[in-house]
Amino acid sequence: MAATGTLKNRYAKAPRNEDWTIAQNWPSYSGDEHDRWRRLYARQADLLPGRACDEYLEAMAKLGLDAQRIPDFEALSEKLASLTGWRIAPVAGLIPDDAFFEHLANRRFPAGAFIRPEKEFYYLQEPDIFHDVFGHTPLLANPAYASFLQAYGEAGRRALGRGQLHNLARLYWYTVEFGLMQTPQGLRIFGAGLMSSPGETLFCLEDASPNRIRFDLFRVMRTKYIISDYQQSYFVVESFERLLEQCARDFGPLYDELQFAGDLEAHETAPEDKIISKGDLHYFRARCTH
Ligand SMILES: C[C@H](O)[C@H](O)C1=Nc2c(nc(N)[nH]c2=O)NC1
Ligand SMILES: [Fe+3]
Repeated sequence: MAATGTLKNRYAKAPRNEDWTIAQNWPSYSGDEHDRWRRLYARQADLLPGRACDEYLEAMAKLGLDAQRIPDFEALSEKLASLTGWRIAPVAGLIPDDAFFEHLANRRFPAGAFIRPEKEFYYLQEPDIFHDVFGHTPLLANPAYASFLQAYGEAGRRALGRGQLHNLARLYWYTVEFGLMQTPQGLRIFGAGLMSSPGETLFCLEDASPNRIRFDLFRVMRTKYIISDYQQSYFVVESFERLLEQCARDFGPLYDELQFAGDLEAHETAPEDKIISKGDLHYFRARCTH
């Protein structure tokens, strides 16, 4: 993931600080951009009741994200900081791993300040303000999740230079981006990539294709993932407290074992898996015959 790659958005040329942050310059958003936020918000907000985890819906209510206009990061950070000490750090796009981990370890969430162009309304190339603020920000108001993401940032700092960032990126992918939670009412979404995608919001909970497997740290770190399509396997945590418990540790010994354990393909199930539902993978078979 080449940091900042060839940024095409209007913040690409914005002066940036040493830590890759930029000025959001909230007054510069156009009516079109605010309207695009309003439509993205409305499309997703209709789908989440009964699908998003209660912690997300409660946090969303607490933060009172504006459904009509693009949020001002300063105002949003004030509210968030009063709840868990987290703040939103505006960036122009993807930033290097070391800078990303440094921000997370200091309870700063790097969020893209640009909103996707109209032509990407249905399929997003790079995480934009809607994905980062609507998808990621609310759960930063949840104390256990807030501590988990900070611990992840610290683990990232420790992992730099060990050449096993791919194992750590998988933990981020299968929890922060595409995580599910087991609740007494059934499976619920907490991953930001799911929370901000109408198609995958339905697919991850209701389609027979993907596997749904109980979260296990070592298992997740061995599992490859798909970037350009719906996930072939989803991992299910019991709670954020339990996830924090499993992850607030030194991953060093794990990295040693992982070197010998070998990787699993995204669609594979392993004998030791606690399967919640085994997928028939029909969606993926259909995709790869084309
Ligand atoms: C760390 C994580 O696995 C991944 O490599 C990164 N994600 C992001 C990033 N930068 C931004 N802005 N947003 C991300 O989600 N840099 C690195
Ligand atoms: Fe994301």
